[in-house]
This record gives sequence, structure tokens and C-alpha cells, in this order.
Amino acid sequence: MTTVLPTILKAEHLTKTYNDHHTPALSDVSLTIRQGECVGIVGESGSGKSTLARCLLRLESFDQGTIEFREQPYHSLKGSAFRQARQRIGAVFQHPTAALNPKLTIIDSLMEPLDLQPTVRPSFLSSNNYNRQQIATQLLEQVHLPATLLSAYPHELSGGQKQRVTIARAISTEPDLIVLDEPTASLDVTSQAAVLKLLQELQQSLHLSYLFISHDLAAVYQMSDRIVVMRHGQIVDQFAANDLYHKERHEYTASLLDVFLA
Ligand SMILES: Nc1ncnc2c1ncn2[C@@H]1O[C@H](COP(=O)(O)OP(=O)(O)OP(=O)(O)O)[C@@H](O)[C@H]1O
Repeated sequence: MTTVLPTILKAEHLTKTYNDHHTPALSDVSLTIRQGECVGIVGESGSGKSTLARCLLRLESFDQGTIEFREQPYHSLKGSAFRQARQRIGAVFQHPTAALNPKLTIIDSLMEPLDLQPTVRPSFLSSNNYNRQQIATQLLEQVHLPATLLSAYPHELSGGQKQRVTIARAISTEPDLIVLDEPTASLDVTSQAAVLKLLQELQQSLHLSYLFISHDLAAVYQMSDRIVVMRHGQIVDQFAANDLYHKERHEYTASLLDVFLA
């Protein structure tokens, strides 16, 4: 008997057209992410991947559709109820430099979410009684960075180190889901591989679900349980990652695969 894992996020019929556009950036997009699952999204530039990510994070409004998070309405939440739900959804974007305030030390950037909610302490820390420095040190340990970086400024870190800091910050509120929008696209090849490995490790140890968006089909294939293909604001194909080569694919997926295998 196959166990059906609980649904973490369910978006139905999301539709969005930006003000100055005639064609929708998202058109009737429905997506489910289950506990512990990594759903990968691929698609050419402009296919709506980042718009979908921002709508799910509620950084962007949408015209139609609904979002449930942990089987509760999420799209309509307001005030503290929204903030409470939102802290269970982490986000990591393409450019870590833009995500970290250049004027803040690493400890201050890292601790921003927890400083706003002093009662929230991730259960994966080995004690509840640690002070700020000790909590930040443990968060950095989770992403294999030394505590010596806590007093540094972002410009003193490499791109890969900065992205690890944004990942540490994303896990600090103990999310169920992390939306990863091109998390390795700005990194060199070695750092890309190391960050993907770290994300896989954290997914296992913290039982995370991921929405993993990338142009890079190889990275999506490596990370994902299920792959969703977007084109012109719509989902045109979706399948288990291990079915990628085994079944006849939508012609657009086949064309992406041709590029991937070339
Ligand atoms: N803030 C915005 N204002 C107006 N139009 C936007 C905005 N963001 C995206 N768009 C438009 O929405 C469509 C989808 O863009 P989106 O960035 O979601 O695609 P994408 O698949 O993430 O592309 P990329 O891989 O290049 O990041 C495009 O036509 C884009 O020009």
C-alpha cells in the first residue's frame, strides 16, 4: 500500500496578468506540494516560474485562484495569522547579494526573522536557552559556515557563502516549505554543486518540502521528486523525475530534454 503524504501547499487555478501586459503571466496554474517532496519547475525565460513563486510567497497578488497551506486557506490570511503561516514558508532567491543588506553584519542579517519573533526558536537547535550569538552560530553550522563570519559584512563573503547565509536564514523559522528560485544560478559551477548538496542534506535532516525553480534541467532532475514544465504561463507537463526518460513526453519537454542531452 502506498502512503499518501500530507499536502503542504495546494494552489488551484492561479491566474495573473501584470497591469501593463495583455497576456497572462500565469494562466490557470494548479500545483500541489506534499510533505518532504521537492517539486522542480522548469521552463524557458518568461514562462511564469518566478511569478508563480512570488504569488505562492504572497509577495505578488494574483487575479484568480486559491492557495492552501497545510490544508488551511492561505491566500486570504491577513495580519498575524498571515505572518504566522508565512514564517513556515522560506524563500531563497537567485542573487544572495541582493538578499543581504550590505550595511548589516552576517549575524544581523541571519537573525532578522528571529529578532522579529523572539518566541520562535527552531527545534533543531540543541537548546532553547541559547543567546543570539549561539543561535546564529548553530544556524551557520547547519550550512557548514564558521562562526567567524558572524561579524563580517556581505561583501567579505563569496557568492556561495552568501547563498549559504540566505539558506540558514530561510531555515531559521523552521519552515515546512522553501521556495528556491534559481538558488544556484549566480554561482560558479563548484559552488553550485556544493549548494545543491547542502540543500539535499537539509531537506533530509529537517524534513523540508521544496519548490525548486531553475533553468537548469540537470539541477532540477538531481533535486526533484516531481518535475513541472511551464510555458507561456501554463503548466504544460508534469511527471515523476524518474519518469523523465521512460515515457513519451510533451513536445516542449522533449525539446528541453534535447538541449539537456546535447
Ligand atoms: N514585475 C513585473 N511587472 C510586469 N511584468 C512582469 C513582472 N515580472 C514578470 N513579468 C512578466 O511576466 C511574464 C513571466 O515572467 P517571469 O519572471 O515570471 O518568468 P520566468 O519563467 O521566471 O522567467 P526567468 O526564467 O527569465 O526568470 C513575463 O512576460 C515577464 O515579462
